[in-house]
Amino acid sequence: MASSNETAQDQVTNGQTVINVSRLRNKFGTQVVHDQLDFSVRRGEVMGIVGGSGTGKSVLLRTIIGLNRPSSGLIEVFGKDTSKLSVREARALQARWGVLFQDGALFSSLTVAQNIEAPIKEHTRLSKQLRQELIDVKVSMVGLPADAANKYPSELSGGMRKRAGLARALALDAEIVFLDEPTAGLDPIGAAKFDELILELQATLGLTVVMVTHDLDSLHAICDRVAVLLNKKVKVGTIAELIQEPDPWIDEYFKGPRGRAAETAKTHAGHHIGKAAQAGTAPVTPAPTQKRQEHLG
Ligand SMILES: Nc1ncnc2c1ncn2[C@@H]1O[C@H](COP(=O)(O)OP(=O)(O)OP(=O)(O)O)[C@@H](O)[C@H]1O
Repeated sequence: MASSNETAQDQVTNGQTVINVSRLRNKFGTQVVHDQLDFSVRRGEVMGIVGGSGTGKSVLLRTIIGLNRPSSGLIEVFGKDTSKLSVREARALQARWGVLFQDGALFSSLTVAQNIEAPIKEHTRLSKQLRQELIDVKVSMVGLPADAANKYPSELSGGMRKRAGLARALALDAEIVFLDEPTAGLDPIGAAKFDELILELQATLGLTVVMVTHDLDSLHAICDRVAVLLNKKVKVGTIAELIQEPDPWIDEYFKGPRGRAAETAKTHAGHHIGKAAQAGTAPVTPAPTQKRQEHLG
């Protein structure tokens, strides 16, 4: 029988699974946060992660990217068992993903350009001039004005800081981006614009996006599937599938007043994104997937 490693590798080759989490257990002292949790993410999808406070959303992200060592279980990214990597292999894998955490996303003592340059310097031997060119591309890609590059994080608005953090997360042409509450602290318009940016980048670059969020509008506007952390495990599906689940938390979350309002607003989000593309302000994108068209209304 093929090892689980080979199986995941085959799936990646087939364009299927880029992250595979099996039988994950996370325990802090006597507190069990995840118990025999299974979770997988497909290439090119936007996966939302939701759940009540303390259900382990951030711990799940941190475990996948190797910042938290699980008590037991298997984590495979791009078909590689992350617990069995040499230092060199781990660094090579890390260069294939980017992370935007809610806080601490940027070094406050560095300019935006220096923040973006940090991972490029760490992982490549590009010349100063090429690094500068890459920085310029990334700044423009996330919709920041060119002069933002020389500013310090404290000189930017919250929305601009998120964009700068995203530019740094994508500095190395990441294939997966992990976002921890990316729209937290943004006003509704700023949050919708950030969602739009994520969707544009996902479509243009073929990014896989894994996003912890409490923002129901974001879930409806950009997520292909949603993972709900419940009772130390996870339920994954489209929102339409999840609301069929006989679970009181899911019911309250998606069918409560805020959930219903977000569902109504999704038509607006689609209109907004469609307009950006029509006006030529969005990057050239491949045809959206069927699922995404459904999201766009
Ligand atoms: N390093 C750690 N040591 C001990 N306990 C931890 C550690 N990291 C997380 N926890 C605990 O694990 C649980 C899950 O934490 P986590 O931050 O993942 O929750 P969350 O679902 O992201 O919550 P929120 O929505 O409130 O941010 C919490 O009870 C937290 O206190």
